[in-house]
Amino acid sequence: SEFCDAGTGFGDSGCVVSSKSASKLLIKGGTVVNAHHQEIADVYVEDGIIVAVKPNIKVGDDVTVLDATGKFVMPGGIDPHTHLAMEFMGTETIDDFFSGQAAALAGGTTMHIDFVIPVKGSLSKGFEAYKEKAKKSCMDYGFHMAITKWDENVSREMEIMVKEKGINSFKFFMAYKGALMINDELLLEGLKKCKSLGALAMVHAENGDAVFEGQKRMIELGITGPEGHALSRPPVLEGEATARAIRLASFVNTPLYVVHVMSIDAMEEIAKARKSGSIFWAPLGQRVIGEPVVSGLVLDDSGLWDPDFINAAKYVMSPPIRALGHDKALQAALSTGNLQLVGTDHCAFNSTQKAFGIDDFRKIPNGVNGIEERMHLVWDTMVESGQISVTDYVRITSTECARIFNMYPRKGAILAGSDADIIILNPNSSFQITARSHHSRSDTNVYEGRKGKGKVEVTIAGGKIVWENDELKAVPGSGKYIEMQPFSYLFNGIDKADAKYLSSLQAPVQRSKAAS
Ligand SMILES: NC(=O)NCCC(=O)O
Ligand SMILES: [Zn+2]
Ligand SMILES: [Zn+2]
Repeated sequence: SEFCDAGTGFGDSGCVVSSKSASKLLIKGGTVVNAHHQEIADVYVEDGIIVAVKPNIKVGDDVTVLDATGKFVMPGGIDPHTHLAMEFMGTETIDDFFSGQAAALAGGTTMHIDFVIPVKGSLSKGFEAYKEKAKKSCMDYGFHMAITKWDENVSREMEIMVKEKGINSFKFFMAYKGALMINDELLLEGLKKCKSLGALAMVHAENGDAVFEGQKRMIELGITGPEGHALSRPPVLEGEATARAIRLASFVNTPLYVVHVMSIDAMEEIAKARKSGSIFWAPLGQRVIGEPVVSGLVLDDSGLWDPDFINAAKYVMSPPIRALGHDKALQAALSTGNLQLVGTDHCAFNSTQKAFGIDDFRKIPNGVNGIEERMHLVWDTMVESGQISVTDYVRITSTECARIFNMYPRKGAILAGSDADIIILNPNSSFQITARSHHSRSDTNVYEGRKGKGKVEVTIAGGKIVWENDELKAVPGSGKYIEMQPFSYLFNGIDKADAKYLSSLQAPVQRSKAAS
């Protein structure tokens, strides 16, 4: 085929031989953007794979051609943090694996990683339950797994998840006392196990005991409305837990991923650790990843004070959306590299579900939407404002996630051999967000009324056009489960640092023996 001279890409995927039935696409004349490079080029796709990226590709009549002149052609977004069809706080999130993913595709996200919650403490039962929920998927997805208790069985099952099921990350909740919360002893066990498996430990960092105390304080003061949610769990509790998790990960010498970084307090702990490193065996900086989410980047806590309960309750999530100032500081941290990628924590509930907490903010299901809005809001807030480059946009919305979870360059890149998950964004077009027109099943939207520049005009998932002319063509069952291998780049050199640490202990061991 004439496309083969563009190089064979990575691995042995090489060029795909044309067949009449194969789906073939040519994206012509756009600015193709990867995390470290951009150029004007054409992108040719066959059978769901990018075959060639180079100028002036010629094709036959059987190929669908999209003109991307004046537009950006970028890897589809990868959302590292979602909760579809999750049972939580006495209900289930309103978006399942079809509606949530359809919303994602309409907003330019072509893959997400969802959190499996174990069933009655069983990781494998949880995994099977989520595989079942995900059968209706219309885009690719992967799984993280939550660890909510500790025993020999959990430890053994973690191994199975990593070695046989394609999971390479585990989340530990330091909050939600009496439900998902774990203590420091379990966190330590979990960190050690993650390290031995080459799996990434993730933390929801808030001091759950102190949150419980803060909630009692608010109720005693007679504060029962949504504003009580934020008042009961101030930034200091997020900063404390973030620092604790970072130090424990340093003690074990394993990488750490802090999910939904919402405050300056937490962000500064991450920045400090990345700069100064752990005690003495990783002097070049601790391997800590900080994930802000769109709500934390573009909203402030004023919505929680809306006298209309439903309007206020829709902003309840944990850690809470913070006071004005935290948003800008998190944006700055993203642009300087102190935070590395953007998620959504898409965990949508409708007004009826939020109303469970009408008399008591502790009963409002925690979570906000974002899976459809992330790519637009990050573009408008970060690129359109001049805070980051277009290449950085690709890095924080797609490539860095693919690298951290070991899927790069299959995902997160426009390269020959990569999956054809692609968006075409028109920087001169604009978007507007409303619950009336969004694709989530929720009847509210925390970004209601927001307008901005830069619109995802086309989304291509697995080589198929699924979003074009504001029309969605999502097909249930077309999404694939993406297995993620352990030992991502974050683990490079950890063994050497361990060896150095052990050798530094030889002298104290000798002294101790001599003294006894
Ligand atoms: N964040 C939130 O409020 N809901 C989802 C569960 C979690 O990520 O903590
Ligand atoms: Zn969380
Ligand atoms: Zn979450």
